[in-house]
Amino acid sequence: MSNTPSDPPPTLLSLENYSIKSLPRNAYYIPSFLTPSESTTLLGHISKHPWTTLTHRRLQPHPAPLTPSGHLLTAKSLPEFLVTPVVERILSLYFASSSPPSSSSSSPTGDSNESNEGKKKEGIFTTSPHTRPNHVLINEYPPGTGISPHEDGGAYFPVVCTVSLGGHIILEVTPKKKKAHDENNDDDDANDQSNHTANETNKREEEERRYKIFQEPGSLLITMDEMYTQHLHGILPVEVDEGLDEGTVANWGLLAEETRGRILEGGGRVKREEVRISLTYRDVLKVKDAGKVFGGRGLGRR
Ligand SMILES: O=C(O)CCC(=O)C(=O)O
Ligand SMILES: [Fe+2]
Repeated sequence: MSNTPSDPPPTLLSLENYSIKSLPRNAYYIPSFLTPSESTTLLGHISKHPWTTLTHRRLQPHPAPLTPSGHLLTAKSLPEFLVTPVVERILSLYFASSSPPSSSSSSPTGDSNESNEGKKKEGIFTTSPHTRPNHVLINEYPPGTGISPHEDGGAYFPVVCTVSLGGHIILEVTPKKKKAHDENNDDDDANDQSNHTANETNKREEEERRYKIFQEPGSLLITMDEMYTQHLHGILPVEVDEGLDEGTVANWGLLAEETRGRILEGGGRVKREEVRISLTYRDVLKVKDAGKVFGGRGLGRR
């Protein structure tokens, strides 16, 4: 894949520059991760591959679907069109501070390679079992479709890199429910009264801890750590996204000026005009070479 001179690859900064600071740690949003021509080329490749059709959506698992027990059982590696440029660019991202911030209060650092001298710079897959994504799930969302709140679970190393193509989308992130103690148990004593009040407070706090992440076409969203393990994510099945502003969109400050203008012009409402396609890059923990499993000669993998 080549870039024309008018469409140079993006200059990427260290990850701290893309941190969504209003979210629990850690999430990073990189606008214009892919150029328009790279996005068009990628969409062209995707359109040539077969889709698995669900009730409201279609998807493509590459290089293969996971088994029910969460294994990647294949001798194939990711097809080249999903590796270049996306995986290469993901692997080129690094933390200037040598590791992901351990506290959301840690301050962003510049791009100097000099920090933490002697320590190797860490990327997002440095400590994952295969040190790179080995699986991509492609999802297609026509306007009006979404995905229910869910967590991605234990089959993957807890890092997700999502590339968005086509239209925009809003990812809704909510904390996993704490144990619903006493919720259906409104008996008559003073304890229950205080439990009830505590539940109301919990509910209100949970409402306040809902987050919207606006994903522009060509962007990359990285969620990891507590964002992966302690939260659910989903997409509302609506044709118009509403209630968008500086206070509700967690990555507002990282959006393109033009996008913010469009949202403001619409009074916080944005119509989904185009089909949005997402590519979620992850490292599946358990990989087995199907050739070896079935007694043949393994072909190895990337
Ligand atoms: O399309 C997205 O952005 C989310 C997809 C997703 O949550 C998943 O594939 O698990
Ligand atoms: Fe998911």
